[in-house]
Amino acid sequence: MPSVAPTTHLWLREETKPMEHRAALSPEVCQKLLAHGGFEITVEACESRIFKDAEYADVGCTIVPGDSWRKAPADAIITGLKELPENDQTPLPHTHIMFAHCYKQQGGWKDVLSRFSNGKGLLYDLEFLQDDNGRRVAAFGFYAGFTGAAVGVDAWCEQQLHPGAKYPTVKPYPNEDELIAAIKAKLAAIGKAPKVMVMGALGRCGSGAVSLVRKTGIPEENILQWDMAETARGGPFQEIMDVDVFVNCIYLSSKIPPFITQEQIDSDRQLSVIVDVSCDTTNPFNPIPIYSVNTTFDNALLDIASKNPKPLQLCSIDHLPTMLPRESSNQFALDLLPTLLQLSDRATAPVWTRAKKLYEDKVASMATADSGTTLVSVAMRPGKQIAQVIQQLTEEIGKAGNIKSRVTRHETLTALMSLQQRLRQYTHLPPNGLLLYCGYAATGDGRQRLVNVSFSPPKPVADSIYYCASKFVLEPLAKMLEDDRRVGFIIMDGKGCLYGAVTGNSRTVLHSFSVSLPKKHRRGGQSSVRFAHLREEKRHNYVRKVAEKATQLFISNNMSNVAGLVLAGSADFKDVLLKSDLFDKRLAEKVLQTVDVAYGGENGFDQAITLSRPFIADMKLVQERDLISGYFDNIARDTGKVVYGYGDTVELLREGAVETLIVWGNLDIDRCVFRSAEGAAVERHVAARAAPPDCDGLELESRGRLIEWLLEEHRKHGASLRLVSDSTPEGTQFAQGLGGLGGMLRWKPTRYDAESDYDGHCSDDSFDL
Ligand SMILES: NC(=O)c1ccc[n+]([C@@H]2O[C@H](COP(=O)([O-])OP(=O)(O)OC[C@H]3O[C@@H](n4cnc5c(N)ncnc54)[C@H](O)[C@@H]3O)[C@@H](O)[C@H]2O)c1
Ligand SMILES: N[C@@H](CCCCN[C@@H](CCC(=O)O)C(=O)O)C(=O)O
Repeated sequence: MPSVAPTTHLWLREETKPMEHRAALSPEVCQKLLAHGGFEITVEACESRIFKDAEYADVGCTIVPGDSWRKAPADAIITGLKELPENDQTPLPHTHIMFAHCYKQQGGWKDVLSRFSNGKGLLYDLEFLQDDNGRRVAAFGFYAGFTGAAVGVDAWCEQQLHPGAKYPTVKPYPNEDELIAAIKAKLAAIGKAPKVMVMGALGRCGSGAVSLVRKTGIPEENILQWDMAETARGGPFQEIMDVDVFVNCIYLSSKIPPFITQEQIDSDRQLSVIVDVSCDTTNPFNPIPIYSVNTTFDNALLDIASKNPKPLQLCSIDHLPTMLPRESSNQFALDLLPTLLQLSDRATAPVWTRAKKLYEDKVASMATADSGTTLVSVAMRPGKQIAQVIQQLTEEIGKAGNIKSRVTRHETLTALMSLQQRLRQYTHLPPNGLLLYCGYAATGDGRQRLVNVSFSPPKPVADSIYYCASKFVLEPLAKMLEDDRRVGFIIMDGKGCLYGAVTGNSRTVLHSFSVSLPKKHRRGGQSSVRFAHLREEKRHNYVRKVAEKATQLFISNNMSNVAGLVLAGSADFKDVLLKSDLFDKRLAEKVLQTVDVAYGGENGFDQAITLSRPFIADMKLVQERDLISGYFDNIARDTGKVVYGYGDTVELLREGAVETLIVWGNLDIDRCVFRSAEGAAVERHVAARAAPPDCDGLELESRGRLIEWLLEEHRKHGASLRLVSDSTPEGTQFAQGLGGLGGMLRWKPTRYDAESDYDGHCSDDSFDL
């Protein structure tokens, strides 16, 4: 019987990176593969792809819904270009062909790689599919350099034509002629040409960049082409400062001295635009160590902080060729075709076996690679000199260069430099001093994120500190947030005793125990005197136990550790305790009041807090309860001057209607922003770590914690923000019943009926931003 060759099943997945329009397989290449035989091709429907679904269907591909690759048959080879959907750490059981950017210890590399190994899948990384001479079989480099240089020259033109204006969103072009014509027109309007340096000019990206610059008519004498020979002496290079536009296109494979330093940027320079096509943003050896994020097509330029007032803008878009999606995809897919045709022999074809071996080596390297994290904390007390701390950070940067582990060194350097950059933005130290925190911190979903925050705290910073450790040093902050007072509570009734404490906005149960005391009435057979004696003895022992435990809990270092004490109970026990000699005198002196409560245990504790209001009204916990009670009271009275639900609260905040924004401190909700084809933004809210919601097929543009956004946003709309805990019954009801977000309003909105649209779940309200 003739043997039937097994079919290779390619599954072209939908690209989910915002504004990605390219495809790893073009319809033309699919047609060729199918005509060759031995291939089956499934294509996920995708609106943003430059090739229409119908073009694939017409050549014989099967069209399936987008994002369905997870359920693809086990033998399907999932093919794509850019990263898989974010916020997903699920194991990957399939074989994938893609650019994964996780073989050079880029930020989060282990998270990416371990998804494949955990799922027993396999990664064939497109960047490392090489022929027998070590040359890549397919690459986007030429178009990356071409489009990157286009952004660079165009940004320079915009700086001349509209100084200080925001650089417009970069749109894809139907073909390169239109792109060149657009730039030529701007250059003609300016009447002079910039000086451009292309670094790595002999490579794919470099030659693309040089080609673009020439095609725009910039004269040859304005184009500096550098490669290995010119940089052999080691950076930094003053020559870069002397051009207008610097386009970096090198392939970074080992440690090299930086091309550019902050000191140069602060000094006299011609340079006003950098395009880092290489985009080794999170690589430990990034030779342009003055930024730490990738930019995007709608926010293409980053303003680089500099003491020199001349602007310096940097582009670090990591999928530039999508600006010319048709040309770049067609060329890439055709280059890849001969290698794809060898897929049926991938167990022996060298190009595939090498890629598999590399993947296995990289997976094995995860076990020994350093994973130390470096988090930098700086506290500056009032009066501290900013320049002095910047100098100290410069010294630390020098020392960090000697850290042995590449990853730790890179993370430390990034944190220190980002902090320096942040500090330079302050012209003077705020009256209470400053707290600064920076470093790659775990986000809780198995990933890492560069945290870079600075703020002036509500009370003066007590001591200046500098710490570089595996944790942020939060003590200075925690101390400030701590209420200076701690009030103790003893809730005692005939069934048992509970000890609690209220500090700041926290209410803590310290200890509790139950007791079984004889009732007052006489039990059968016992003499009444003996019974009374027994009963008294048991009550006495109970009071003794309560008193002893109180000493243990509320006396430390021979003195009371509470600012006041409240004795509460449903019977006369509390009074007995107060008068008893057994009760420590140092504690008796601290008793603020005794209160009658209807219950024992935690309910009694809550009631005691309420009844002690005159004594503890200034404590955060009480203020928090009052705030939330007032909020609920407004709901009960239907005043219309409150709002709840994520969508409504955010919308009314934007309108300036929210006077007090109430946010539960543990609000675990993400804010997803989608972009419509017309450019309008639509916002949705989902539980953190949940899959992104479907927003009528719109592209997800960004996702982040709602609370982080609110902490910044409320200021713009004149709202005061109150962070509340769930440590009171009211707080629990607010967090669990109303989702933890709401607001007190300045006026009653006409078109909202706050009660009618709340459904107790994450709101999926959407609106134009
Ligand atoms: N941003 C994007 O959209 C995008 C797209 C494609 C590629 N890239 C990145 O661009 C980089 C280059 O890719 P490529 O395909 O052009 O590589 P390539 O190997 O074709 O070219 C790299 C060039 O850099 C030169 N070079 C290396 N080290 C140098 C140094 N220290 N000084 C001067 N020149 C040096 C090499 O000699 C070579 O000519 C890669 O890191 C790639 O990931 C980015
Ligand atoms: N140099 C960086 C990656 C930069 C982003 C490259 N993206 C390119 C990849 C294409 C190519 O290399 O041919 C893209 O076009 O999206 C790293 O190595 O981590």
